[in-house]
Amino acid sequence: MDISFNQVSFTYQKGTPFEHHALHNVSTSISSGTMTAVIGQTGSGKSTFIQHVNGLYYPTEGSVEVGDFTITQDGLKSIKKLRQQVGMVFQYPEHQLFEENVRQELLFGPRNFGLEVSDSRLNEIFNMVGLPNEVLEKSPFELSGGQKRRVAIASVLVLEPKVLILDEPTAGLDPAGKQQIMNLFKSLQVEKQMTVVWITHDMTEVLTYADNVIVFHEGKLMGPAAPKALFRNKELLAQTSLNKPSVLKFLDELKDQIGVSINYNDQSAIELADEIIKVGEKS
Ligand SMILES: Nc1ncnc2c1ncn2[C@@H]1O[C@H](COP(=O)(O)OP(=O)(O)OP(=O)(O)O)[C@@H](O)[C@H]1O
Repeated sequence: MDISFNQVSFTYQKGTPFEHHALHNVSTSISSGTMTAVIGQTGSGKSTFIQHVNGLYYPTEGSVEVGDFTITQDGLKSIKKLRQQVGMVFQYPEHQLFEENVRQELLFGPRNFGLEVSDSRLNEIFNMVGLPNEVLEKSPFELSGGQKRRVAIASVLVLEPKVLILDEPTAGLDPAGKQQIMNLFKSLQVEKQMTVVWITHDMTEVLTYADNVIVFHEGKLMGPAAPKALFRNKELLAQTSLNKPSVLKFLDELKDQIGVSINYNDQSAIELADEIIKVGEKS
């Protein structure tokens, strides 16, 4: 499903002393079947932005289109249908598991939507997220952090969404766990043509998985851009001299501007630094 934001502004607690303008005139589009990373400093509006896609927030001004659904300040009538097609995984979703066993946890959403899910479908989803079938009968509280995260993701996938919205899905996982989860989203994009939009602070993730990047700064959009193009931006490049230590340092400094972290030993950062140097030498 294509997603488009048309001059969207959003104000928290409008008309109260706590009023806060979180999004300012945001216009952007995300094509169906792509993976888009949303980055920016803390408090820049990323979560507010993604929560408009499944109608958790309605724009104060402007409109959001998700496939054939249009969300305005008046909301939309078919919100339940929208939520079935736009799966949302919150930060640390494992804290929201509450059913007696994992099977019940997975069936909770479909029951809410009046949908039947066969055992074979449950098993298939379990395979997809890399969990053995016996976990279905366990209590969510018996599982490791990474397993719980997968259960939470499976409980969204069971509704067969066309769009997946994820708020820092790999936060707190070790590098192998991060990679497994991100590979899962990539395979959903490639095999099921799912549209994936995720918030991250990890540059390796952006460079490895994103087709596009949306950058937020104080509620305004700075992007979108292709990930490598973002880091090769001439204006940004002009701020550095073209040797590897200074390019790496420059990339490191970017984290303060765009909220993306970098590890000096990170292979993709080193490769990117090489590319930036090549581009810089040609220009
Ligand atoms: N319920 C609320 N009431 C008032 N202001 C809010 C509320 N929720 C968020 N804000 C403010 O809106 C701004 C954007 O918040 P948002 O959570 O979208 O940022 P974020 O980029 O996702 O941050 P983080 O990376 O820390 O999750 C912040 O300044 C935040 O303090």
